[in-house]
Amino acid sequence: MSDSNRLRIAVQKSGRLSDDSIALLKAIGIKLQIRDRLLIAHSTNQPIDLLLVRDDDIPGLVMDGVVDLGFIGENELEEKMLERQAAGKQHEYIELRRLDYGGCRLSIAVPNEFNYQGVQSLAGKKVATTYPFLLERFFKEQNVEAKAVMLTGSVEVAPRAGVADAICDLVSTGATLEANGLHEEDVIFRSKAVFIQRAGELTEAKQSLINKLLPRIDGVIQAKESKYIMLHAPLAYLEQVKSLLPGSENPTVLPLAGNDKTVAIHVVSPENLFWETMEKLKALGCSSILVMPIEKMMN
Ligand SMILES: Nc1ncnc2c1ncn2[C@@H]1O[C@H](COP(=O)(O)OP(=O)(O)OP(=O)(O)O)[C@@H](O)[C@H]1O
Ligand SMILES: O=P(O)(O)OC[C@H]1O[C@H](OP(=O)(O)OP(=O)(O)O)[C@H](O)[C@@H]1O
Ligand SMILES: [Mg+2]
Repeated sequence: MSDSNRLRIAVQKSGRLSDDSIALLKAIGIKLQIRDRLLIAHSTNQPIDLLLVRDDDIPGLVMDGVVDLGFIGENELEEKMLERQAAGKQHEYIELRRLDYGGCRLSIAVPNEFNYQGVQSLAGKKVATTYPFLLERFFKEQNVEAKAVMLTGSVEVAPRAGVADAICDLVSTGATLEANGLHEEDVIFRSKAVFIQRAGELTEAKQSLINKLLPRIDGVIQAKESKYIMLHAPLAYLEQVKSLLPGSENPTVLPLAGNDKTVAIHVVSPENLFWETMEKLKALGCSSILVMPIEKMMN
């Protein structure tokens, strides 16, 4: 039974965003029991229910207020926003956080034999896509008279099937394009996953739960980007060593028992330590250089 006091979050059931979204919810302390074929999952330690759906449905569920929150790719969100705006439907939402996964770009790609000389080469051509509104907006901005042909899947086979001259699809590594004899020409939209909230007021209890979860999300993202670095450094080179360590204005410097020429340095670095830097530290006489992942942080 659905309970209106429980926060409802829409998550992609199975696909590119599912694992990272669920891992993020777990990392911020929400215990979940997800069973395979079920559309809904209840948290066992928070008043939260997950709705596991196709990603296409998530923007609409948030914009219609059926769920309070959702994890969605910006490409899908912006497309649905434009579609609903054109249809005069509700299309408002609040973006809470841009996340660090689901990175991809929506690009125009053409068959390798296509003589592409810029977007104008598409004039009078058909372009297959799952994102007709984003593509039409791009055509309009670029002043190109081309036709977007809507396909819900297998867009990359459209040119070979004679359905279209070019495509506009999501690209990450480019392997799918390459496997289909296509190559990327113009990026029309860059996307990442976002965490969104429905427009309008929520009950105080729901809003205060969201306000408690957001700093935890920030903490998880920040922790993922940071490293805890420990090393032994010769006291004589302390300043040079510090200048090599990213974000180490105020590192913790500790004496080593029975050794007055060497100190231990501990620092939380906002970025990874590259092998090149580690080699430079070693050349300065540093030893026992450890780079460790951080699970959570709160500043
Ligand atoms: N190759 C990729 N790398 C990273 N992120 C991607 C990639 N492809 C897609 N995404 C992001 O993940 C979202 C979901 O992609 P996916 O391929 O799982 O969708 P789908 O096939 O439409 O799934 P569904 O069955 O839920 O409709 C995309 O809208 C995009 O934001
Ligand atoms: O540039 P690449 O790294 O090859 O990634 C791009 C592909 O990834 C996505 O599909 P996905 O693999 O998620 O499968 P889908 O066709 O079921 O959506 C997207 O729709 C592209 O087809
Ligand atoms: Mg989909």
